[in-house]
Amino acid sequence: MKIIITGRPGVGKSTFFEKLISELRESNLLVGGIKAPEVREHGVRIGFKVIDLLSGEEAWLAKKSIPGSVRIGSYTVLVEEASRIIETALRRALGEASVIGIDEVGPMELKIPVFKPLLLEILDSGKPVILVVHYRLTNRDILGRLSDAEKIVLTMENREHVKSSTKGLINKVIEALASSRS
Ligand SMILES: Nc1nc2c(ncn2[C@@H]2O[C@H](COP(=O)(O)OP(=O)(O)OP(=O)(O)O)[C@@H](O)[C@H]2O)c(=O)[nH]1
Repeated sequence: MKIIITGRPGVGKSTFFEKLISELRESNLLVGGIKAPEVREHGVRIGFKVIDLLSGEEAWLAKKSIPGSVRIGSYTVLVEEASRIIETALRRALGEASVIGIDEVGPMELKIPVFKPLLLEILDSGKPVILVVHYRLTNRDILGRLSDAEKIVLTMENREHVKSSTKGLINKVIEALASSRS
């Protein structure tokens, strides 16, 4: 059972991801993985953190206007610091979680060497997965494993409706878990 959420920048993917994760937890499911929220200072985005969904531990994923060789747009990706959290979080999720969430499968995360192999392992694990996927993702290894996924393309027009009808998605995850345990 794979659910992918995609759509244009700023359309509401992370907000929807957060809603699904909290509803899964309300159904007493253990959700592991990572999310990478933006960090703003005085209203201006200065970077992104990466957070372990199980432990809450966090690290900088990328920061604006700092020196560094690994860059995405105006952001420097802090590979060393982010790798530690990402590896720990995804390995723990593989070992302990019922459901694995990743927000997002995007260019910054893909600059982290450990990210892609762990993502592929997760996609092959058979565990229910909820992914926010960058709308320009072209990586064939990853896309090849998403052909059977339930794909939700958020738009400004449908996002309110999609977010109000999460019950069906939650039930599908619960059914997938039940059948994988029987
Ligand atoms: N009115 C309204 N605003 C929303 C909704 N979902 C998200 N927003 C707002 O839209 C802005 C962007 O939301 P995000 O969830 O960060 O959007 P995103 O697609 O993850 O953005 P990127 O990760 O930058 O691509 C935030 O200010 C949200 O509060 C919604 O359903 N309705």
